[in-house]
Formats: sequence, C-alpha cells, structure tokens
Amino acid sequence: MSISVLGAGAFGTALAITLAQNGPVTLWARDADHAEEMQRTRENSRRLKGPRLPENISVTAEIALAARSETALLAVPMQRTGAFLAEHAGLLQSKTLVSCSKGIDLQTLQGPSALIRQFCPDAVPALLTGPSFAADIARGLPTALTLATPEDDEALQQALSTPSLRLYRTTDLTGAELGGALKNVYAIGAGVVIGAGLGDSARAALMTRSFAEMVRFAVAQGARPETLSGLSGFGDLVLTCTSPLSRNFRFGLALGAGEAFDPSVTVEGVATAKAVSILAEKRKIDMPVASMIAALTEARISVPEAVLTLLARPLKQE
Ligand SMILES: NC(=O)C1=CN([C@@H]2O[C@H](COP(=O)(O)OP(=O)(O)OC[C@H]3O[C@@H](n4cnc5c(N)ncnc54)[C@H](OP(=O)(O)O)[C@@H]3O)[C@@H](O)[C@H]2O)C=CC1
Ligand SMILES: O=C(CO)COP(=O)(O)O
Repeated sequence: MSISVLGAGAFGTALAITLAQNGPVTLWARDADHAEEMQRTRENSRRLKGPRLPENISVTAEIALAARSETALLAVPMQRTGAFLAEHAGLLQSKTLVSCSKGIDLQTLQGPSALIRQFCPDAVPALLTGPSFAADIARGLPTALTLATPEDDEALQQALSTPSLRLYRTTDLTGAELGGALKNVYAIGAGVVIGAGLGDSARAALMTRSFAEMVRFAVAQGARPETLSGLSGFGDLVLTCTSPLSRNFRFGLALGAGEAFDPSVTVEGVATAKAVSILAEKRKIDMPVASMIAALTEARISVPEAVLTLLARPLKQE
C-alpha cells in the first residue's frame, strides 16, 4: 500500500518517519523552499527539530506527486482542513484519506470525517488519533493510537502500524474524532487550573468532570461510550491535561498565569471550544466546563469568575 503524508508539520513529519520503517513515504509540504530544505538536509528544522528523515522519505511541494499514493494521511491543522480538501478534492477522490487532525471546524461545525465526506465523497474517510506527541513518535518511543474506519479495516491497521506504533481498530468514527477534539479543550482548562495556582486536586476534578462531559457530548452525536474510554478519549485526555509537552496545556498555563502565548503555535482547542459551545447550546447538551473554557479563551470571563461560576452550580449526584 503506497502512503503519503499531506502536511509537514510536527505530526505529519513524525508519522512519515515512523511509517518509513514499513516502506517508502511521500511527505508533502505546502512551501516549496521548506520541502527542498527538508529533502536536502533530511531534517524538518522548522517544525520538528532533531529527528532525521530516513532516506526513503521523499519530500515534495508537488501535491499531484503526493496524491499518487493509495492512502493519504492528512496532517494539516483542523481549521485549514476544509479549505485544503476543497482545493485538492480532484486529486484526492477515491483514496483512503486518514485524518490525523484533532478538532471541530468552526465554519461548518463538523469534524474531519464529515469534511472528507463533504469534499471528497468518493474517498474512504479514516481517522488516526489518540495519545502521542510528535517528538515521541519520531524518536521511536512506544505509542498506541486508535485507527477508526467505516468498515473494520485490518489491512490499513497493518499498513500504518510500525514496531513502535501500535494501532487499535474501531468503526466508531464519531467517538474517535470527538474524543480527540474535546481533549484539547479540556487540556486548556487543565493548564489554566495549574497556571492560576489552583492545585492538582482541582485539575483532577476538572479532568473527571471533563471526561463526563466528553462522553455526554459524543454519545449524543451517536458515539459509543466505550470509544471515549479508550485511547482516543480518556487516553488522550490524560496525556494532554498532564504534560507540559502539550501546546493546548501550555496555552492554558499562560492564560491562567495571565501571560502572553506565541500566536504562531498551533492550539487546536481554542476554535474547538467555541465550536463545541455553539453545538452544545444548539443541541441542549449540558457542557459547563467546555463553555467556560470557550468564555475564558474569548476573554468574556476572568479566571476567578470562571471558578466561582463552576463552584456555584447546583449540587447534584455524580
Ligand atoms: N504535534 C503533535 O504532537 C500532534 C498533533 N496532532 C494533530 O495534528 C494536526 C497538525 O498538527 P501539527 O503537525 O502538530 O502542527 P504544526 O503547527 O507543527 O504544523 C502545521 C502544519 O500545517 C501546515 N499548514 C498550515 N496551514 C496550511 C494550509 N492552509 N494548507 C496546507 N498546510 C497547512 C503548516 O505548514 P507551514 O509549515 O508551511 O506553516 C505545517 O506544516 C493538528 O490537528 C494536531 O492536533 C495530533 C497528534 C499529535
Ligand atoms: O494531540 C496531542 C497529543 O496526543 C498533541 O497535543 P497538543 O496539540 O496539545 O500539543
């Protein structure tokens, strides 16, 4: 099975590096200078400094070249995915398109699988999601992810697993993508708690209530609850809410401490918090934590006000 990775950010590059253990990989970057530099230096110094690109990764800025493969992994940020698919739909039809992005598109309020179905109706949508930092995958550290496909696809699982990257299959695309989208929102919240000095007990409470919300929201959209208890839900929530390697967590840390954060860093949870709070209101799903995080990121509320509001909610059964 020939494989390309579309998007040469930290994650796309890391996936290309690990998949190169199985055979040749084409890595597409949107910027021709960036592609040429990576092809020559065998490093992605802009997005993933350090790890070496094996010789069987060929880097290109020619999308038509990258689109020759049967399977393409999409690793562009969520809020750019719709425009990317619209622009290149002609080349991507009839492929298996594996989205590696985590979030909900703010314009359409859809996740990556619905965007793939909208723009490339003849493609097979799939998702690769779960707890894994690009740097860990690129270094060959042990990682486990969820592969979600509409038909239980063992061949794809085999093709995308490597000696250090272990994939588990599911057919629950809704659950897999909503777990990955929502955990970024809650990681911002966990960062705020720690950045504001509210303590580890408060973070544990936030994570637990966030998990309850995540399950409630995803099940209301047709997800299976057990998917949310797996790698793409609980697993990624734990990783991202507790590690300073997470950009969403670090963004929250800065927000909680009242410090500035580099706007060029990809922080998927900000747009997704807004999308989730809009969807929750429309569909009447109780999502107090996500809605509070949306209000915080939009500076509609201060951290002390957010804490007071959450603590003042009526007492109820767990
Ligand atoms: N980093 C990680 O550890 C993980 C990331 N993910 C997910 O992967 C997705 C990508 O994240 P990540 O790789 O870390 O992000 P980065 O910020 O490292 O890179 C983003 C990449 O997307 C490219 N890009 C931006 N806009 C466009 C566009 N309009 N068209 C085409 N390409 C574009 C950028 O190009 P350029 O370099 O030219 O700006 C860059 O290569 C996110 O949804 C993230 O949640 C999932 C798991 C782990
Ligand atoms: O998705 C990730 C880990 O699974 C990466 O998280 P951040 O985007 O917060 O860095």
